[in-house]
Amino acid sequence: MSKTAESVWNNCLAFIEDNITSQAYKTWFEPIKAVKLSDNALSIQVPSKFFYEWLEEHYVKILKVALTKELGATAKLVYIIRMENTYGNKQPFTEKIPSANRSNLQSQNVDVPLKNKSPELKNPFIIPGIRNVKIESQLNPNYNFDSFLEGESNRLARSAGLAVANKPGGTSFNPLLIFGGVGLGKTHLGHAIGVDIKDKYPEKTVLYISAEKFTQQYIESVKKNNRNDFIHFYQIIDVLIVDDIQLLSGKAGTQDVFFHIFNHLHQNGKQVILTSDKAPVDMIDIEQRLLSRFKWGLSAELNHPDYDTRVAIIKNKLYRDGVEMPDDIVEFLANNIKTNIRELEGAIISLIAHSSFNRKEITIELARKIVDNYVKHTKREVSIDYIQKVVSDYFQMDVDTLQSKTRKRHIVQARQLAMFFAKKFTKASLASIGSQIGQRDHATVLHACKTVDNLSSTDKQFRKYVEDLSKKLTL
Ligand SMILES: Nc1ncnc2c1ncn2[C@@H]1O[C@H](COP(=O)(O)OP(=O)(O)OP(=O)(O)O)[C@@H](O)[C@H]1O
Repeated sequence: MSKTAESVWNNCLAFIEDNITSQAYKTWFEPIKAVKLSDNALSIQVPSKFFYEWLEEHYVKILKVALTKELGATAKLVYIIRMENTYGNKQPFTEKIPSANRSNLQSQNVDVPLKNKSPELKNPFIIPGIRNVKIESQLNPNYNFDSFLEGESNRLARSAGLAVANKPGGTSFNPLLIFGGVGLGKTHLGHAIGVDIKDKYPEKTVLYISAEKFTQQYIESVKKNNRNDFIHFYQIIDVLIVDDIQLLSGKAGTQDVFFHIFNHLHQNGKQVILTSDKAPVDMIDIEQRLLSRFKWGLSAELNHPDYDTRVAIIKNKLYRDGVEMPDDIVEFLANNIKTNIRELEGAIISLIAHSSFNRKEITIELARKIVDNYVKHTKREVSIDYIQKVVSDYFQMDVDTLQSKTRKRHIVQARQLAMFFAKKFTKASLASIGSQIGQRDHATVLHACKTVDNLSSTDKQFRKYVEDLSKKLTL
């Protein structure tokens, strides 16, 4: 019997159903229709671009195995995306995309001197001792400058990133340290710089690595007794991008090895790009000599995006996903999710998913429901204003009194407690806490935190204040 699109797809489905959870199967595979089989390519129709991206991200492997079983090694999968235009009376339209069409950055060939012999570090940490190794840059090509929208909140960091990408190692922004709160685009920008450098200077060896992975690799190298290979590997990189560098905090061995690598790269005109959720002045348990190196180049902050930037980010995401949404819903999202771009994107994805699975229009009610989930989450990160309000209420004073310049003991203590909790419960820098709590400088905030620490271990009544307020703030 000759194969049809349907028979091939049914066999694939049987295989997939056996290998994933029934919920996932129901959600992601039942809505798919097999449409065509020609030249060993099976075309399947999926309900939306979001759906397609989800399949490609999570199920491409199993799809590949299933299809290869059915059609052999030359099997191809083509997605046909049915765009649901929920607004206006436009006809649905379709778009064809071959599987795994996302461009991947090429491997980079690097000549490594035949100096070290032990081939222990795996790709991307390959094997000094073998000539011409391939180093995967680990860059995500979707995180590029085009998709990183510019706004007041990121202008300095973005421009510095572009300058570095134009002339890696050749500007005074070395290292370039990008810092800012959760979900504000540090990782995206780090990748964008790397991607742009690979475009402009394909011969340069670029490596993106998280500080966590760097630490694991280092520990592994110590265990396997090839620390020198590890260092040597990093010293051949032209552009090193280390994400979440604050995670080196308290890890003396890793800091030491990073210090040597950093110095070598810097001295040889190689570019280092670091990201962190804190400004250097707020990093704790990082050695002074390393901190002072972080401050050598430029520290550029990513702030919370303003309203216009949030709207632009939402519209851009919708455009890329091929989805339309009325302006009042876009504005509603931008007005309600303000402090974390990842959450903003999450809300958009949930909205699209809801409307695409349930074949429902995206309405303001649906948006409100979804935003509630996100805003609940964001509430966990309390604001400095909220902390000041809770502390002032607790001590029965108003916020202006708490912020005032008075030296009266109980007011000073209330102010110090507000600073202490702002440090504890927010990601704001000491400087920013100081400026929001009565225009004080960062040294005053630091002093306040230490005083609260000391008093809570020596003064019972004061400890009670700390405990009560802690409870109130974490409710
Ligand atoms: N300016 C921007 N334009 C478009 N998208 C953005 C922008 N900034 C951030 N994003 C998107 O927001 C999401 C979160 O960004 P990213 O992961 O880079 O944040 P982060 O600061 O590294 O977060 P974390 O602190 O959790 O490591 C990503 O999907 C990113 O593409």
